[in-house]
Amino acid sequence: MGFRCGIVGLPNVGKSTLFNALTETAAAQAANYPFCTIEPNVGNVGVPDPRMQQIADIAGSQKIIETQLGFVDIAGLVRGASKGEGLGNQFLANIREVDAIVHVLRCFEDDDITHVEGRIDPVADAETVETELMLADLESLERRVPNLAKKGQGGDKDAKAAAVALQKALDLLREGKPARLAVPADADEKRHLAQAQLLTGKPVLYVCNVDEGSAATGNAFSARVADMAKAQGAGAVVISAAIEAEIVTMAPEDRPEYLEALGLAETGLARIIRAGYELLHLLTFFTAGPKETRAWTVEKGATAPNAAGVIHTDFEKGFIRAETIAFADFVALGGEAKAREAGKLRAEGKTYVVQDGDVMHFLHSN
Ligand SMILES: Nc1ncnc2c1ncn2[C@@H]1O[C@H](COP(=O)(O)OP(=O)(O)OP(=O)(O)O)[C@@H](O)[C@H]1O
Repeated sequence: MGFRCGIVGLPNVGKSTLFNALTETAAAQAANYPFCTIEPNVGNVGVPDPRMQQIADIAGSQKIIETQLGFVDIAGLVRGASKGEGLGNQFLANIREVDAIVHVLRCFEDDDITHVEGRIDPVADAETVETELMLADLESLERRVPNLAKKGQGGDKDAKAAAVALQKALDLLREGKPARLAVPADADEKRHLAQAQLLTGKPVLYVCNVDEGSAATGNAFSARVADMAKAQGAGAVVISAAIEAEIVTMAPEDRPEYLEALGLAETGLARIIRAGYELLHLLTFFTAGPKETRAWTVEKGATAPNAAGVIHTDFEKGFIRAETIAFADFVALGGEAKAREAGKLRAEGKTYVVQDGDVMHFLHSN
């Protein structure tokens, strides 16, 4: 399974409009993607990357296949969700399964579209949602930490370590702060915090859904969200879901002109997809040949065999070495053969840590 971002937000803030635009994009792309599956509430979309065209031109590839990121529409958040109101429990279970949270905030005024709390205040909305998630985490840790501590006293070292790590998150939650602010002392604590799947432990991207006229510049509401995001170390993107919904209905060749007229360099969806990708600490490596130029995703810190395993588990098992060219060298020298001549094709072994943009060819015994 690939990486997934869950789209959350209060009712009527523009989640479905945004998700539909994303899945329309996915559906339009689907013909090009052999492994693209679209479930009702999940859309896998290609991650736009301008480097691919450059590689494909040099390698003479017939096709370009982008790497994908999943988006899940998580409906049903209202105040009281942590107590099971609305679709409460289902909602929380769905969030637990995603890798990052895309939090849509209503930053547009429209008297015809009811706001669930009766006023436009994206910062207060963000707090409402975060409070529900914090309450759910608090409740779960109030139960789990004493249990783990008890097991630890009984001699279970792993439980003892988990109790120490999760106590940090619990202390923060008791102060009304999200678990993602917990600072693990070492890799082991980090692992325990990640395994706990805390709702407020996941990275957050705020999406400010503004009126059509403010898509290029943002507005006073989105400026307040940007300040809040900065203070939290979270990401923030300004889009207009109304524009995105419009764009996906247009022929691809008509889109650039429309975007330009609005003062936009690219679609908001492209920015959200990329920001989601960054949020998850992912990086891209490429494979290139006459058939296709293809982008693949690994987590930062992945080794060459890990990367081989993304393509095929057999490649990881039988990994021998990875012929690797940095993207800049591949482009500057004009492809694999010339990079090899210039001594820029490196034979990397099992411990090599993959760098973003590496063009790789795996040699394996399977
Ligand atoms: N940027 C925008 N400017 C103006 N209207 C918008 C904008 N974004 C969304 N809307 C409109 O707001 C309404 C609510 O949007 P949408 O149904 O996507 O919200 P939602 O968050 O999915 O709601 P729910 O959780 O209740 O399903 C729709 O009528 C939509 O067209």
